[in-house]
Amino acid sequence: MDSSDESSGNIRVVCRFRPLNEKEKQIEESVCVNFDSDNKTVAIKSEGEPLRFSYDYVFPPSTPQAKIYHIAARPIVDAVMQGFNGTVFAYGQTSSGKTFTMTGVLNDKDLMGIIPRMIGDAFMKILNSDPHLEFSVKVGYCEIYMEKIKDLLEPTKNNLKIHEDKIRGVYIEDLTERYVSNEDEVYELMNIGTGNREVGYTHMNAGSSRSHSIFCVTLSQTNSLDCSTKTGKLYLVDLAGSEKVGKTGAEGKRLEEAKNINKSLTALGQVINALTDGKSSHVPYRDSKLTRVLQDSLGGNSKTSLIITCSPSAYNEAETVSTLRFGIRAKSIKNKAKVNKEYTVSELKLMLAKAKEEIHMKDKKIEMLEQKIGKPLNYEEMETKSNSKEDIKEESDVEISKVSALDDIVVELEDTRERLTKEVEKNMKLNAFLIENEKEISEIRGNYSFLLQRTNEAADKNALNEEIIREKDEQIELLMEEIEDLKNEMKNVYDKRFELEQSFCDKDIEIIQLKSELDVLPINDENISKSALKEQLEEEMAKNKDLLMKINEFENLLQVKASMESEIEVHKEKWNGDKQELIDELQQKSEKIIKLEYDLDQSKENYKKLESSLKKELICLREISITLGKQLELVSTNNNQLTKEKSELVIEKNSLERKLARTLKRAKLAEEEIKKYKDMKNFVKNETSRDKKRTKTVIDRSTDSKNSPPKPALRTSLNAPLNYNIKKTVTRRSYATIQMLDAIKEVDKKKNDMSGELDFTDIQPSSAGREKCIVF
Ligand SMILES: Nc1ncnc2c1ncn2[C@@H]1O[C@H](COP(=O)(O)OP(=O)(O)OP(=O)(O)O)[C@@H](O)[C@H]1O
Repeated sequence: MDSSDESSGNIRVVCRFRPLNEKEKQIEESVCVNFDSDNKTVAIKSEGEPLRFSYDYVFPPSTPQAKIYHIAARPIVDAVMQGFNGTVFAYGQTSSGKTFTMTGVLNDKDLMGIIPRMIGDAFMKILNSDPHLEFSVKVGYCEIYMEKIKDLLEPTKNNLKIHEDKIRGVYIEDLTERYVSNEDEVYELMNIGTGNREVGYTHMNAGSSRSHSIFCVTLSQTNSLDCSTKTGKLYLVDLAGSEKVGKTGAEGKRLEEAKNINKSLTALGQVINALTDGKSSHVPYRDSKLTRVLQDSLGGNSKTSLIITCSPSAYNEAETVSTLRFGIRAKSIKNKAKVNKEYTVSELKLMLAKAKEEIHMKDKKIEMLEQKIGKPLNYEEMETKSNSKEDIKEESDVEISKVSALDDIVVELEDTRERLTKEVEKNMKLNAFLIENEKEISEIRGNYSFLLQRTNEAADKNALNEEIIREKDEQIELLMEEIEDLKNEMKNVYDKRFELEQSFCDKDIEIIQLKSELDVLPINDENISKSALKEQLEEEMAKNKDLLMKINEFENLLQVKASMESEIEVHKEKWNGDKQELIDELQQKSEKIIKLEYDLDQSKENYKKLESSLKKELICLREISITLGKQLELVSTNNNQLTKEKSELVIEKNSLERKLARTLKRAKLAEEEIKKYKDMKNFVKNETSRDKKRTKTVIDRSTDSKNSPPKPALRTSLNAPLNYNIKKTVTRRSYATIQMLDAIKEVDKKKNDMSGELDFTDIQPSSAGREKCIVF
């Protein structure tokens, strides 16, 4: 592969601050950040030393959209045009400006965000590219909402699955992808998708994204000259914002969404931790849909830019610091991107030839190594050879015993290897168990932080409830006081009414008395006193009328007070009911807290147990790995020894084979000699019998001369007594034959006695015999 087809490097991280919004201006206008002139560092004002964070670029609030695009996203478009995968994603607190940065205002030259600018740039590059390059562009748009992937171009598909294969990497199965030929078509699809997104009102952002959105652009190019193709995939991700529910005022559905958002962002943080802490062997990509989709973008085959968005307001300082820390961690993620290329026939042929050459080289190397180690011994051959001669058999036996000893070692080594394999398997199982445990631990950690968050939330709510109860109590107290006042007032009114009634009665009696007095008065004074009395009576009656009115007034007042009292009673009852409800809720909450605390303790205990068992297993694993290492060393030493012995044996075997060949040659020669001697023996036998016949004739003839003295007997090697008379008839040839027969006998004897190494070169007709041969 061409070196320009591969590129490894860190994720590019830039940081953008938006201007203060209206709410922040109202709450606290102060800004908590300072920007360094190097455009790379931002400092958060704090009481002590300011906290400083450095990135590839830091954009202050006044930065226009175009600059953000040029620095953060344009290089990614270039890479995608070359066939690399690319990702740009925005991360930050809710309302920090992620959607503004990623999408902005479509069709507005100044305010449009990264996605429309990237699309515009890509089409511009396509138009200006070489004429032999043919491009196709398709787009897909989806969101991850409540852990489900919804197709934003076909929203009925709302639970898409994620798959992975060698060619496509990680991808969303069945995601609608539409071919597009210009920016306007893309904007249209963006508008359709954005219309199908989950967006809602929160106290922090009227148009808050409640899901993570992913805009996918696939850009394929075919070279019409050599038919090669390249495909670059671009992921443009607008993450949902992390939020403090206390600040956003999330309740009900919004609260559920916030929990899901925070959970998946925690999973994202854990993936980044695992990628950057340098000690995690497992990256928990599968813990959430978001991290699974972004698997290639984080630590994989992609060129990635991360834009962290922040608020400069002191009111959001804690969230800003948390976002800045996230960016710092993400900065050390290393990706390894490669061009997604399909090879031409000639390129494939070249690669095939190279591969073949490599295989050939490897075969040669294997052959050489085999020769070095030695090929397996051919026992059958050895046996047939050893059958012929016992001594060779003995040698073979020795060799076979050596081989069987080696075989034993081999068996032993095989056993050790098997054992080691089992150990390795066990090790792997333990590793898998460890990974599983780590997962469980991270889950427990997640649960733990979730429980903590829940506890804090419950505590906050409790404090709020207590405050409400206190307020209600105060109100009830006030009302009680009011009731008491009213009661006193009522008592006064009753007293007064009683007094009035009393005086009314008195007056009535007075009137009756006056009337009776009037009736009994003398006639002459009648006119004066009657009129005076009438006046008095009228006066009294008027007074009574006043009193009656007052009594009515009091009665009305009493009625009003009574209704007020009953109203107060109703309120009191209602408040008491509310109070009881609050107390019940409080009771439930505290029970829940106790349960949560209990669960938390259980989780902590489980975690501790797991940690200690893991530690033990780790120690055990370390010991096993040390033992394995030692055993491996032993095995390799044994193997070396075996190889050495094997090669020695091969050398020995070769020399033995040579010796055997030599010996067989000699044996053949000896057999030929023996045959020759046997022939000679027969010949000598025939000669001897002929000699005997001739001797008999001579003796027969000599017995005729009875006067001649007896001759001493001559003993031949055949033990035939020969007369001196026949001395002259024994020829030189026949004597040599006798010598030869002696030699044959000796050979026969030697053959029978033979136990050591047989060397037939020793068996020759005795030269001594020849020397002793009497010449007549
Ligand atoms: N750099 C900026 N300049 C001017 N206005 C901005 C900037 N960034 C954000 N805004 C405004 O702030 C508001 C919130 O921004 P936006 O919706 O992009 O936030 P967000 O991070 O996507 O929030 P959420 O996570 O809740 O979806 C919007 O009205 C947006 O126009």
